Amino acid sequence: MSTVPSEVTPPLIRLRGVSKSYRRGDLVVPVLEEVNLDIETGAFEAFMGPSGSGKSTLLNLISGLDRPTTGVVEVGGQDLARMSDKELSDWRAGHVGFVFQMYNLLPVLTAAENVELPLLLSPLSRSERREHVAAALEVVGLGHRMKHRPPQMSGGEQQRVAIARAIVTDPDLLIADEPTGDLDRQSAEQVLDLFEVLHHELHKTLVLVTHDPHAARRADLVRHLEKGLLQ
Ligand SMILES: Nc1ncnc2c1ncn2[C@@H]1O[C@H](COP(=O)(O)OP(=O)(O)OP(=O)(O)O)[C@@H](O)[C@H]1O
Repeated sequence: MSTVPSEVTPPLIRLRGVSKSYRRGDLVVPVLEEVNLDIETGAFEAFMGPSGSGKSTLLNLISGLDRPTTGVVEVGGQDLARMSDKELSDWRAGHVGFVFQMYNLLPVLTAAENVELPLLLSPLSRSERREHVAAALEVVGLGHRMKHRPPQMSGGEQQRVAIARAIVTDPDLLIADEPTGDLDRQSAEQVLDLFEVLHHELHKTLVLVTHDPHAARRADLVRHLEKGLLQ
């Protein structure tokens, strides 16, 4: 009889022998080499490393935005290579929220309209969408700024709107690429406090790439990339 407990949960993200190279004209440029990595459900992990070491490339693979050149990436127990582009984008829409350094908000839309964007393709009614948007903006402490547009908000507030947009679909996994890179220390700390709430209270799995040691310190595990190799 097997002694392996049947209820063992597989890691949310599992990479085996993952390499990624880009083509530049006739040149093939290797970026990631033979990366093996497990990220458990509920983890809070940070990736650090010099510029060009492959951190964003790795995030793109983890979040199913890109596919490896060789190796296996499993997300939520599914082999990404076996998923069609449509299956993959459906998986991302339901499971992954993204936060970027430059917030990527649409300046002509209000905070609420920006947060609503990921819900527009969902089957939710207008009033249900409004409820979800209000709840997400409450979580980030901006319930009172629903009608403000990004140019009327500070960088820290804009990043919190971006976080509300990332969580409005209630994803399991939050991917953040340099989320504090453009913020002053106080705003950065507010964003990091918010990540801790999302992790500890809402049980999100969080993976962030950062050059900021203050940000990395908040994670449960810090991993280092050097020239495409996971240390
Ligand atoms: N689409 C692409 N086509 C060609 N080369 C690329 C592409 N994306 C990334 N690269 C190259 O891959 C290498 C790693 O890039 P990546 O953005 O993953 O690094 P990074 O560690 O996130 O860097 P940074 O800290 O500066 O954001 C770089 O040399 C970059 O120029």
